[in-house]
Amino acid sequence: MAILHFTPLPFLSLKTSVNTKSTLTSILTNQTTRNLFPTTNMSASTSSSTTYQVPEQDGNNMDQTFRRHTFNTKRSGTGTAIVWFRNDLRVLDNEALFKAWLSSQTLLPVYCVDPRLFATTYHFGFPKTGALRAQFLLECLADLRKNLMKKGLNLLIKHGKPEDILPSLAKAFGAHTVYAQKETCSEELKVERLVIRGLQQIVISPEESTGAKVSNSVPKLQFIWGTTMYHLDDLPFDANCLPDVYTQFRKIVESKCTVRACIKLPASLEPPPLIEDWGCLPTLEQLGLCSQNVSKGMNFVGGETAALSRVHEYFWKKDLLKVYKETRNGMLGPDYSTKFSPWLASGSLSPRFIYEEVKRYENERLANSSTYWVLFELIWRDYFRFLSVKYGNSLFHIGGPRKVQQNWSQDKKLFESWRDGCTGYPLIDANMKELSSTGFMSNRGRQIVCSFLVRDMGIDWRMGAEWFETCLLDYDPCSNYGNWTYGSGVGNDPREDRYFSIPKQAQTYDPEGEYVAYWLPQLRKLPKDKRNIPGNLLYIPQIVPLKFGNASRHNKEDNKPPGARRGNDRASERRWNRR
Ligand SMILES: Cc1cc2nc3c(=O)[nH]c(=O)nc-3n(C[C@H](O)[C@H](O)[C@H](O)COP(=O)(O)OP(=O)(O)OC[C@H]3O[C@@H](n4cnc5c(N)ncnc54)[C@H](O)[C@@H]3O)c2cc1C
Ligand SMILES: Nc1ncnc2c1ncn2[C@@H]1O[C@H](COP(=O)(O)OP(=O)(O)OP(=O)(O)O)[C@@H](O)[C@H]1O
Repeated sequence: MAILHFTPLPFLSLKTSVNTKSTLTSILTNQTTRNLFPTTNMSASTSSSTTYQVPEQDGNNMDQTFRRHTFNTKRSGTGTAIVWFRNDLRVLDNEALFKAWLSSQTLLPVYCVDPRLFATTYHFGFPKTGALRAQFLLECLADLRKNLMKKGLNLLIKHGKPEDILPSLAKAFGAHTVYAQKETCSEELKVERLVIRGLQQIVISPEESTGAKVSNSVPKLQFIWGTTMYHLDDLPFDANCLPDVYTQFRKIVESKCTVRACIKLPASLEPPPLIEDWGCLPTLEQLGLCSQNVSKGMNFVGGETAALSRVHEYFWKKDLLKVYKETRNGMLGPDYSTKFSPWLASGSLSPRFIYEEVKRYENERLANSSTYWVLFELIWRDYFRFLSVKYGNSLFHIGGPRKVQQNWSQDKKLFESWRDGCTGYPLIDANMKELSSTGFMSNRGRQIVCSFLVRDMGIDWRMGAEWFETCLLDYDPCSNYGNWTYGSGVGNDPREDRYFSIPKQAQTYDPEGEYVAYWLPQLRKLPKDKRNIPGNLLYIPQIVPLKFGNASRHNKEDNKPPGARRGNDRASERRWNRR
């Protein structure tokens, strides 16, 4: 593995103590009742200083949603069970939590702050988790703790590796089982193996066991599938036989599978185990990161409460679901698409809950191609997760699942100009600045900057993927590396050849230059039709020529990736009409 040394961005290297979000203060002091929604400017105008909080309002009215997902059932278990929270930081529709509760008399919820998550990316040594995602994660954990407390429990926060922490907790509490959500990529699988090995070395005597054991026992690790909308076990084929073409996969699951109902929990999960110190959340500084203020663009609030609030806001309050398909290719502001992805990636939002809400909306308001399209996109998310089961580590390899032989450049100067948003192409620069300033970029933007990096610059796609891994709030190994392998032509579907012409994209998706002027305010003074093509005198010089020149009529872009050509998928449109 070659580690290249890159010039760090200021926000990754400087320790700042000012301008930190007010949410952070309470996290640092480990308060669980916090005002997650500080006053921000949420004007609908797109002046360059507008900050959008996502969701707009606090989630205090979410109790009703939780109540709808509550039912009372008898607990049949014995002794103590542990639930090891990973990327499933929620209470609603959490099967691992439910099964752990059901199988025990006392339930211990644990989160391990694993130092490996805050180390560096595999090849290029970027921060494995950037400050904004780390902050989002801390907010998710604080909110999870709060929601567990509402059910009579708490969340034990431990600092260290799960393979060290879980066996010793199992021993100390005489736990019979550790329940956890199953992951699919090799870094997580390695941790799973180490935890299993650690547990196998523990022996719990009948005296230590809090259950009715009469002989020595070894605690088990029980995995629960929980990341996707369609359950792995419900697929009508083995994951190793997953179709290589998305449409084939989608058609099969839509016709042969049903989405399981959300798991309901009783109102109380008491009693909690006797623990004096439930542990503190770390500060960003303790994680080796500098706090970063979001002063423009979208400021996402972490946690299940905020996630449910965003679903409520997007579907019910703003009634945006009915126009999703027409707006989803936008780039500016919070409302052109759902923005569910950061909560889905941390598991603070369940895709099955979204499915149920779409169905409720279709019953109570209307069903159209837009309401269907959100599910269509969630099936892409499922597909990338299942692909990671089929293709394993090849998803991360330079040649991708198809083992494509190609020469890639690792030119440091070119890469850094892309990373820092200094390429001389406003559309690229604006998107890259949005990413590093907020941890988010639209799907449209991601496709364009990916195409530019790999097709126009010829840079090793893994450099782009690892930079996304650092920055994205919604980073998910399967969706990220899956989309990058697709976008760079090494994905499993050989039919795709994607080139996004920047002039054409700008003309179609930012015709008035509002998006680029928002992120590059110096362009606002230019006439609208010049903002995306300012020329060398009015903007920084272009670092490379475009592969197919600057003509906006170039049409290669129409070799579209997940999310682009799909808007014209007539067959799918007919399909929802028939439902
Ligand atoms: C190069 C590249 C890297 C990406 N990396 C990630 C990533 O790390 N994590 C991530 O969640 N998404 C990733 N995506 C997919 C997509 O860009 C984001 O899911 C989407 O922009 C999130 O915004 P949204 O929630 O408003 O999406 P919406 O348009 O509202 O879609 C609803 C949901 O569908 C799912 N979805 C939509 N498009 C895709 C897609 N192409 N692939 C997988 N799921 C999709 C997401 O869960 C999303 O939240 C990547 C796309 C590209 C081109
Ligand atoms: N969750 C994850 N996030 C990011 N990258 C991951 C994740 N899980 C696995 N990877 C990547 O998978 C790759 C594994 O590397 P590699 O394939 O060289 O593994 P290996 O264990 O040495 O085995 P082999 O060469 O036999 O496949 C690395 O690039 C690693 O970063």
